[in-house]
Amino acid sequence: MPAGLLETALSQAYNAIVLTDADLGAGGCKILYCNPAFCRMTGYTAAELMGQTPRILQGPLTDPAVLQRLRACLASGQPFEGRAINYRKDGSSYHVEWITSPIFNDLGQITHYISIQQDITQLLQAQKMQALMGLALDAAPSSVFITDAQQRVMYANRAFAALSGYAQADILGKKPGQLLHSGVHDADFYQSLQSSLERGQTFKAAFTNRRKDGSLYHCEQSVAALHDAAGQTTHYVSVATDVGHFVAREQALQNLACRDPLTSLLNRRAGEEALQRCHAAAQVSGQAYAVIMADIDRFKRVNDLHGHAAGDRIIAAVAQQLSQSVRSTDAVVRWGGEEFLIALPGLGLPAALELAERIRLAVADCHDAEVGRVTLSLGVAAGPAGGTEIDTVKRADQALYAAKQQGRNRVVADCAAPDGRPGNISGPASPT
Ligand SMILES: Nc1nc2c(ncn2[C@@H]2O[C@H](COP(=O)(O)OP(=O)(O)OP(=O)(O)O)[C@@H](O)[C@H]2O)c(=O)[nH]1
Repeated sequence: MPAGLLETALSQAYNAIVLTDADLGAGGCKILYCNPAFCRMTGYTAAELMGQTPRILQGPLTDPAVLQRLRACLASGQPFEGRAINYRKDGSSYHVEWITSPIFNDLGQITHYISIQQDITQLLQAQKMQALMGLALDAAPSSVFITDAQQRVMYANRAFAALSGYAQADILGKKPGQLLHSGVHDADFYQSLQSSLERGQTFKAAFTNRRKDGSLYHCEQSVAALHDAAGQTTHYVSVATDVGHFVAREQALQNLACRDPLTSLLNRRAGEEALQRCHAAAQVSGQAYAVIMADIDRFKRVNDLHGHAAGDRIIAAVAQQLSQSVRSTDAVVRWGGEEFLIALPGLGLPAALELAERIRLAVADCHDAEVGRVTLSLGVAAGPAGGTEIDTVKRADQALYAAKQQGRNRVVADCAAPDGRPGNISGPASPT
């Protein structure tokens, strides 16, 4: 090794280095050498430190337990590694982390100690700030998660766990897009999310996400990309606010506007809209659709004999029977007092007649403890058949009228006869 290289290296080392003798007596070890980094850290000049003990750096906040462990280690010839608070020449404190190693002579006696030290004040402050940020994010009511550039979760706060049901451990390293995917949003939604992020803009939208338990939740969510100095995306941060209560209130209001309060079926106005949609879809697809009009037979007698409340109970029971008999895509409407309309997208006349007959039998099978049995008359018509949805309803209504005329408790089909007269194709049922 070139002469003087070791001293040059020590004097230029980034870490503070101090060499002492091995006098562990009351006076303490004396400083024999310290490098410029040590002087910068302590605020003393090398001349001021020579012959001093490192104890001059200790003060009121220096942990005595650490010093005791240091002395025990050094006395036993073991290296020491620890952290403590020391004081500069100007009295200001700093956090120091150091390793002190004993130096042995040929006889195995400790002659010196060399200590390599680092001021870790800023590091500890950064760690403290990081812990504070974590606490603050956990205390925030909004759900927050942060991903890396590959969209794998690196952090999620407590509100995220509460909202989504995924604890940090469940989601760390995973892609939230896959976990939270609800299937509610279409490709355009994700495309605009992607292009917003690529343009460096924050994407804000009402998201419907899926919880760990499979249920859906609604939130106002923003997703922003974070960039490094070179403009490369390093992370994504997502902040979401639970808006489930607003959505529930909106749905409740919508239900109030669309649903009949006694039966919870669609009311007349919402039913007319459903019918229009059904008719328009059939015109586009070229498929048929069918309409069933159903009316409770001799219902006035129920009211007269048992009172209005019993009549209401019968209407609600028939409504429930109708709802249970149809597909989720069908619309069951309380068309009038004891009159119901069912719109059946994609269903031709034969299938609608079969359904109407099943409904007739199911209602006739029901028994109310007070009123006993009631029956239904049903008229069935198929659309679009060139007309409007109002024409289809009219034809179903005429078929219903025919069912009443023919003795009630029966299904009559509108055969769309060229002369416009409805035809009866259902088997005769026992009249009421
Ligand atoms: N309890 C109750 N009765 C209702 C309601 N809406 C209409 N009604 C009654 O339903 C009865 C319908 O009677 P009508 O139209 O004469 O017909 P019906 O007695 O059922 O005889 P058909 O239809 O010819 O078999 C009337 O007495 C109405 O007051 C309601 O919401 N609750």
